[in-house]
Amino acid sequence: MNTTCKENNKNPPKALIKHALMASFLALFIFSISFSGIYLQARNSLQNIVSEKEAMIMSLLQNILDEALNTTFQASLLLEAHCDNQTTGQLKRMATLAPNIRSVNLIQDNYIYCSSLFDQELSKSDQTYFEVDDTVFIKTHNYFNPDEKILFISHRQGERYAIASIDIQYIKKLLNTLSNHIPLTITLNNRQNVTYSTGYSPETKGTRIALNSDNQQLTITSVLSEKMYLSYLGNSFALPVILSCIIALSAGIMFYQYLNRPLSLREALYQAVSNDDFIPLLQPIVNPHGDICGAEVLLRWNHPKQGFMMPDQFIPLAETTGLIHKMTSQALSKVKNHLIEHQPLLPDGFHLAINISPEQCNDLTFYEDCQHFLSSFPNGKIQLIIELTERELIQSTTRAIRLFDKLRTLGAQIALDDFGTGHASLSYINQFEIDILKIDKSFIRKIGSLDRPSHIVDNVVDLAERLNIEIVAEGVENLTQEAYLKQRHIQYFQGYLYDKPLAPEIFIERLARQSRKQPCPEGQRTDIIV
Ligand SMILES: Nc1nc2c(ncn2[C@@H]2O[C@H](COP(=O)(O)O[C@H]3[C@@H](O)[C@H](n4cnc5c(=O)[nH]c(N)nc54)O[C@@H]3COP(=O)(O)O)[C@@H](O)[C@H]2O)c(=O)[nH]1
Repeated sequence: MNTTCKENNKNPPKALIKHALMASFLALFIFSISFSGIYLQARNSLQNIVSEKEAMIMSLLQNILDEALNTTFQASLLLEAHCDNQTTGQLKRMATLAPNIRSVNLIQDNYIYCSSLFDQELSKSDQTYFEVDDTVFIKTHNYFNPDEKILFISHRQGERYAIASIDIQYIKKLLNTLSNHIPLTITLNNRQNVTYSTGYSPETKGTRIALNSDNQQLTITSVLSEKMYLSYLGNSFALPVILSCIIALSAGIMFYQYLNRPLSLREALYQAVSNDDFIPLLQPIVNPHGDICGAEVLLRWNHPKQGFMMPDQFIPLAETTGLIHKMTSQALSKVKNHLIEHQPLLPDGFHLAINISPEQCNDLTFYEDCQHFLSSFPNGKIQLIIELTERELIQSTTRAIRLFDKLRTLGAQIALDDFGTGHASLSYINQFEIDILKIDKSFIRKIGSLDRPSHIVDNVVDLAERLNIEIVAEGVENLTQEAYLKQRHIQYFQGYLYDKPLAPEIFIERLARQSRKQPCPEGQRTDIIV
């Protein structure tokens, strides 16, 4: 017991690790929920900002285009006139008055013949050759400025055109100023689909936000990538992210503290049952030759903080809370799993004794548990023994008698535990059909002593013989006791002389050793596990 407790204190108990994991999971869960909310909010916010910027740029561009269209319309009125000083003067005036226009030109047969940039009529040459593409289009014009792209707006009248040019540098500056690092593309929706973008390559993947002008001449597009969303989140939503981190962490810590709060024994017991924290130890029952022919199931509570706890510390509470039903059921199931795996090691008719409390005598689900247990083994492999303790008064109700009858039909036997310690020993024998008497260790301890040595043992043996009831002597601790009991032809022995209650794995090892017919070395007859 002590050894096991010490080991438990050395390592962080499993429960603490489990609680830490649960608390971390909660913190992570809260953080992911709140972070997702913040992230969605950041996405919406960035998308709104981009839409607003697009609308603003669209409106400014539309103004520039309207102004240029208006200018070309006015210039088209000069298309019939000669390109003389008066015409060029008017063209210059138009270009000067419209702030975004750089030049106004008149074109016939794809040649510029009159321009606000020159005073006289221009003759046809390579430099004056100009093909009009659409109403709005971009071109590199080798005559005016060979290195720069220029946005042109045209107005057609018959075979002639009036065109106005807008420096694209101006639009670029406008975009750079307004977009504020949000990459934007302006597309002219003519057949060439000329694209002008700022800051990113058009194939960037992400959310596409596009705005078309009313006359479908322009589209402004922005593609927002995941990286942009995250950097916007980092810049504009850092505080909410930090706060959600703090909240999640605090919730995790609080939950951890709640899980590790000092529990009342009752709360701890409820938790232990739901965590299945009970370990059924098996104490060997031997025959007069010292061979293991059975075992008694004795529960230990593997308490997360206090280590192994003995039955007297929790069985009474388990009885008053009713948890004893579930605990017995869990114990039977665990023992079944251990024994089933090592069936060949079990001698036929292996005695498996399980303690039940008085309240379980009215519980028919206990019958179902026993039925399930026995059905897992071949017929006759296990002799199930139900131990009724004499310490508490068992009511001989019809329900209890029905339960015992049903158990007996399964082949189970009824043993009277702690025989002689209570007040009802004889009346129990009278009321219930008892198959086995367990002589209490307090009487066995007296064997060989001077103080009323073994009279009670002798009387119990006589009584059992007369009633044809088998006897288990419990609490056999030394060879004097064993020799005396053997002399009295007692059938079964249980006590520290043979082994203490053992962890099921160790009990199986003992059985394996016995099946190899290797008797236990003298010094190893008992084990530290209780
Ligand atoms: N309803 C349930 N009651 C249960 C269950 N498991 C245990 N119990 C009850 O607790 C009582 C005490 O059990 P435990 O502390 O495990 O003590 C047992 C043995 O360890 C001890 N023993 C066995 N041999 C010796 C020995 O040589 N010397 C010595 N000093 N003690 C010894 O005796 C107890 C065995 O008890 P018994 O049942 O009377 O055979 C226990 O009595 C149960 O009533 C449970 O699952 N349900």
